[in-house]
Amino acid sequence: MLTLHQAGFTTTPSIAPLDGTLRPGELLAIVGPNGAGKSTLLSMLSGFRPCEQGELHLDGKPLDEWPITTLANRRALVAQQELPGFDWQTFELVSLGSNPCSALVVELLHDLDLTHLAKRSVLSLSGGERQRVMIARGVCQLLSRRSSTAKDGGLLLLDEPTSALDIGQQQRLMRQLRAWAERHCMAIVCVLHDLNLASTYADQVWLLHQGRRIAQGNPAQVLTPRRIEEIYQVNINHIAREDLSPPQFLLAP
Ligand SMILES: Nc1ncnc2c1ncn2[C@@H]1O[C@H](COP(=O)(O)OP(=O)(O)OP(=O)(O)O)[C@@H](O)[C@H]1O
Repeated sequence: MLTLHQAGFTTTPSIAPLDGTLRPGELLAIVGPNGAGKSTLLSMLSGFRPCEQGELHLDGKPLDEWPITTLANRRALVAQQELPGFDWQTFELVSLGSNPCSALVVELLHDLDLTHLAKRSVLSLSGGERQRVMIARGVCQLLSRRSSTAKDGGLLLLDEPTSALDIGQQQRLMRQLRAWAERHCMAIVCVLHDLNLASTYADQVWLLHQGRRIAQGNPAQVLTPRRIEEIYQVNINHIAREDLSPPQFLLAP
């Protein structure tokens, strides 16, 4: 479980102090305009940039007190447009940093529609294929290093994981994230620009603006038409469905 107690950054780029809890099995979407501080917040949640005020705990222990190798068993970060540094084959790259577990790699490649690319050089992959490989690698890190006594699947942090994906792959990935969250009791944080994906798949949404979280709650509470129009400076058509499905948004012409 991830808990924030007035955690933030005082130096630039700053993040105003925030509280929050992310439980095993939950999917949190962080949304907000360009430059709002989403990647900065993700670097704080991952421990790469330790918080400068307040406290951030993973499983009840301050994040900066975790030995780095133990932390790698419990949280994985897939950064924006991460590039492989070497000409690995897809299968090798997904296995990197994990305890050897071919069955798991085979399963993850299948889950992300990558089986046919297992022996391909990652440098030859398209942007969307490579993005899915990097996500598979992050999940493999968590699941292959999971101790037999761990009660949950750890914390997966993804920065714009759908940015290079076509709409079919976006839907497959988001469904797969939900499946991993449920099957492995994994807590997942996703930075997303697509508000419809956040609305459809997230349990909670944090809306950031100018380094400040201005709304949090379930998608219907946070993603209100008036708030979106104001923060993003857009005109939208809002689709609220009678069956209580999450709200969806269209850009007005
Ligand atoms: N090292 C830095 N020094 C000064 N400002 C920075 C630094 N790194 C980031 N910033 C600024 O901090 C703000 C937040 O950046 P961040 O990358 O977190 O935004 P973001 O919400 O992820 O944006 P995007 O949607 O464009 O990816 C931006 O205005 C950015 O220019």
